[in-house]
Amino acid sequence: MEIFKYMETYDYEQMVICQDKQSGLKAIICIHDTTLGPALGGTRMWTYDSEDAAIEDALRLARGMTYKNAAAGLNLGGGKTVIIGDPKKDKNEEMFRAFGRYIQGLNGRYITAEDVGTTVEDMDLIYQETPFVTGVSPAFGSSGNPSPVTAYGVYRGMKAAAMEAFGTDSLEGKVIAVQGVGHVAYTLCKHLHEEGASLIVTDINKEAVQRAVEDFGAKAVDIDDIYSVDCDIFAPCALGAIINDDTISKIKAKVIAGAANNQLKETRHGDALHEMGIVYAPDYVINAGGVINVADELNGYNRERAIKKVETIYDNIASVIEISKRDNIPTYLAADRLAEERIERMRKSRSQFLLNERHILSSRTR
Ligand SMILES: NC(=O)C1=CN([C@@H]2O[C@H](COP(=O)(O)OP(=O)(O)OC[C@H]3O[C@@H](n4cnc5c(N)ncnc54)[C@H](O)[C@@H]3O)[C@@H](O)[C@H]2O)C=CC1
Ligand SMILES: CC(C)CC(=O)C(=O)O
Repeated sequence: MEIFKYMETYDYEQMVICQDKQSGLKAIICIHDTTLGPALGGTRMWTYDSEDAAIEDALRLARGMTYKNAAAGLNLGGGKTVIIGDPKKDKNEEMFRAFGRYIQGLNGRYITAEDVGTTVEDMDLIYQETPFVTGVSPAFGSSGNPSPVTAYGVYRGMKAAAMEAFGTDSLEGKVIAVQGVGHVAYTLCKHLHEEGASLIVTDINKEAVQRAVEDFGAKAVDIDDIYSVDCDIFAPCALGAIINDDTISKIKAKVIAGAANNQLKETRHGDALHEMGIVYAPDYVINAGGVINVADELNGYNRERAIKKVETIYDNIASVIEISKRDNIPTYLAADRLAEERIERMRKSRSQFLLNERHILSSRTR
């Protein structure tokens, strides 16, 4: 992969390759843009097919965080880490402590949290080495696992998208196909079940499927069948790039609203959804609940305040749909414009000079 060319194309700031032989740590920290503030984004641990695949994932996810944090109204930039390894077999205490020291070395330019393959326990280990980590145990005064809050935000955003497609935001009686029933989707299914929706689920993890079948009366289908099932709403809650050339024509849902990051393989797939009349709730707008929740830790965590902000995801999805209709553009593009315009406005307003303690002139003003 031509890393500098890619970074230049999308204007990335920094990539840090971290290696620790003793613990087996192989991590890529990627900082996309810090115009709005320090880059906040989770750490994913995954078995990648190649180093290039891991680097590309880190880059794509970091950029997604810039847009997510901007669209959510947070004063935070975008970054992400991927750790190459199997989260079931390759983790150890030294690995997360070593990773914590790398984060500390960035001196606050990057703040981490959970993502696929990492847990609150891992964040607690990182916290031994650096304060620049969120989603740490409530015992430390932090917010803990962000997944249930992400799920609540997705639920709220799904209702806003349903309002557009069905003229009501009630999900009672709706058939909802959920891809992946991991941390976020399990709680999402709980909300949907409680509202009276019927669930169809799939997962590569058979136990996760069984749990959803038992707890919510969900119907289980094979991995590849989830796209083509008869349903009202499709909720991708596993990994990215699942809306692609192979899957898009199979989708029967009128709404796509789920937690997974980077759902569109390419932007042209978002254009296609628009042409097909499918209401697509842009991934980084609808799944911002987790980051809104962990970001609240930076002000001294207050759950009530965090949840109130997460509820605005309903309005954010509604605004994106409004812009999409007004300008006849796909929803992903409407969301991108909202985020980019905010970053641009802040970039300009920051150009006003402000003397601070570290400035070369500061000694003259003491
Ligand atoms: N945890 C959080 O707070 C947030 C998560 N997200 C995104 O939401 C998605 C889900 O996150 P989590 O629930 O935390 O992860 P998770 O790892 O707990 O759940 C993902 C589930 O998807 C399953 N899966 C993987 N590949 C699959 C496939 N090809 N078909 C069907 N199932 C498959 C896994 O077995 C797992 O059960 C990820 O894309 C993540 O980046 C986004 C924002 C916040
Ligand atoms: C705290 C995490 C949930 C943030 C993140 O990495 C994400 O939203 O994808």
